[in-house]
Amino acid sequence: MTETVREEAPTAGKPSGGLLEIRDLMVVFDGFKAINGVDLTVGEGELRFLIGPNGAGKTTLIDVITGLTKPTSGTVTFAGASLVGRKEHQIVRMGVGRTFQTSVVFEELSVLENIDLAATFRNPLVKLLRRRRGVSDEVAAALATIGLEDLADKPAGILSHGQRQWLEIGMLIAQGPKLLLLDEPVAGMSKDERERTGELLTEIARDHTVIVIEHDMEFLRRYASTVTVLHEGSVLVEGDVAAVQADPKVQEVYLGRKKEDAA
Ligand SMILES: Nc1ncnc2c1ncn2[C@@H]1O[C@H](COP(=O)(O)OP(=O)(O)OP(=O)(O)O)[C@@H](O)[C@H]1O
Repeated sequence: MTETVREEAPTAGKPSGGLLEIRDLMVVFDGFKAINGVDLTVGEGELRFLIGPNGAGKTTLIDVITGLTKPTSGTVTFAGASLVGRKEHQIVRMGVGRTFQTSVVFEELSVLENIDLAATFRNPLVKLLRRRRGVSDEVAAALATIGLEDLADKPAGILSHGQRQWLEIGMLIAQGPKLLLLDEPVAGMSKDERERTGELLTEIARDHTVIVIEHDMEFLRRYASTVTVLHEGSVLVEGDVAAVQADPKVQEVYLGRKKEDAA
């Protein structure tokens, strides 16, 4: 029942309510409030950036959305359904996909096989019944989106760092998510690779909702519209990138550490 993903292609930059709605979220680890009363609404079709200093709670927030960490209290609603208490694989099947800071590609498998395997994960039964020969539409589309067609048959182990990140994004797309959560997708990338990734994210956001954790201020300035700043487990500020950068609270807790970036 879950294959159709892109029924609607919302206009970029025109969110239509909350695809993801988080209310009064708390995550407490041994008395430490890693998330402390977060409210967050991300509308369908948004490309939302999540920033904040180390330990602000960004990864914990993504962990809660994807079912890896159980919240202490609060609600997480995706497309009208609660995610709290669901298992990770159920949340993937509901249409939420994420990348991790550490790579999850199989090095011996080809680029194409990695994408195919990822696509199979979301809808194993459908794939099994179809017993297709050749490449399914969603796998071909994912491969084209990430621009690695020329390397389709090469083992993933030979990919550069940037290409590997794109492959992981392709693997996510092939699972047909509505919401993609990307954890520092341009970390360690060259300038050209960052640019290519920015274009890729912009393209993906045309028919997906995307939340990106990112530290790179230049990247944010170029590709972000709405930015949410987390600090000590709470939302400090939210707004467009220019307003967020100009906010004294943000400069103090976040940009203040990187004056050269904030200029
Ligand atoms: N499983 C855990 N047990 C105890 N404390 C944790 C756990 N996971 C995270 N924390 C703590 O919660 C806080 C938030 O961590 P989190 O990784 O979410 O921050 P972050 O904003 O993603 O930081 P970074 O930019 O460094 O990745 C940190 O102080 C971290 O040490």
